[in-house]
Amino acid sequence: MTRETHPYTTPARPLDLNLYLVTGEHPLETVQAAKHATCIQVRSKPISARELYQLTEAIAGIIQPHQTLLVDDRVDVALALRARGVRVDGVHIGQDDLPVADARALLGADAIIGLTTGTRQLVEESNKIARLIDYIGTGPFRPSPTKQSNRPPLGIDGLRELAELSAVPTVAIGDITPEDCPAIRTTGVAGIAMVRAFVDNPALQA
Ligand SMILES: Cc1ncc(COP(=O)(O)OP(=O)(O)O)c(N)n1
Ligand SMILES: Cc1nc(C(=O)O)sc1CCOP(=O)(O)O
Ligand SMILES: [Mg+2]
Repeated sequence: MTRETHPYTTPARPLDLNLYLVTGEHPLETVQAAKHATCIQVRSKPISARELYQLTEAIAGIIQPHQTLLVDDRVDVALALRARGVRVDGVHIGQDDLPVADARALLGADAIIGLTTGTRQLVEESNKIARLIDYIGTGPFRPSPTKQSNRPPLGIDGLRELAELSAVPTVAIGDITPEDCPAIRTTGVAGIAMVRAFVDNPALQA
């Protein structure tokens, strides 16, 4: 494998969070078929740093030009791949990952950083660092077997409340199906993220 010599920087273009794929089972096959997705997050649990690094590089090699590519949790993995010129646009970090300020300092101003929220308090806290993030996840819409969020489900009204409260774009997540999307889109969220729905139907255009 030849080592790239020019670090990758995320192009300055509008961030399209509209149809947000979070990888689950069969990640490569799902991404390959999800050509309509606007944003791809590489998420796999449990996984080693090396395996996530290799999976992310493989996905970076098959995504569409219009798609934004993010790594879940691991700022170091995103940093290492970007330094090699691999097309990784940023990260999605949770409340237990690196602090946002450190992630931003490491990744630079061009990178995309998403942050998990899901309660009024977490959104109010994210508003205080809105200059450092590009969007927030707001979930769970409904309880999800994919991830135990340990937060009360938001439902349509909860999504709307957090979308109105947030100073940055919001992405709905948590047990969302294509049938939910029309109602969710009325809440003011900037995007809808799904795991199982994409695994079950990678070509969905919800
Ligand atoms: C878009 C989006 N929203 C929320 C999450 C959850 O992230 P996190 O809290 O880091 O939990 P894990 O996904 O790491 O289990 C997400 N990944 N993406
Ligand atoms: C990764 C994730 N985060 C959530 C949150 O509430 O922050 S819910 C979730 C899992 C979403 O998977 P599915 O679409 O299969 O329900
Ligand atoms: Mg995470």
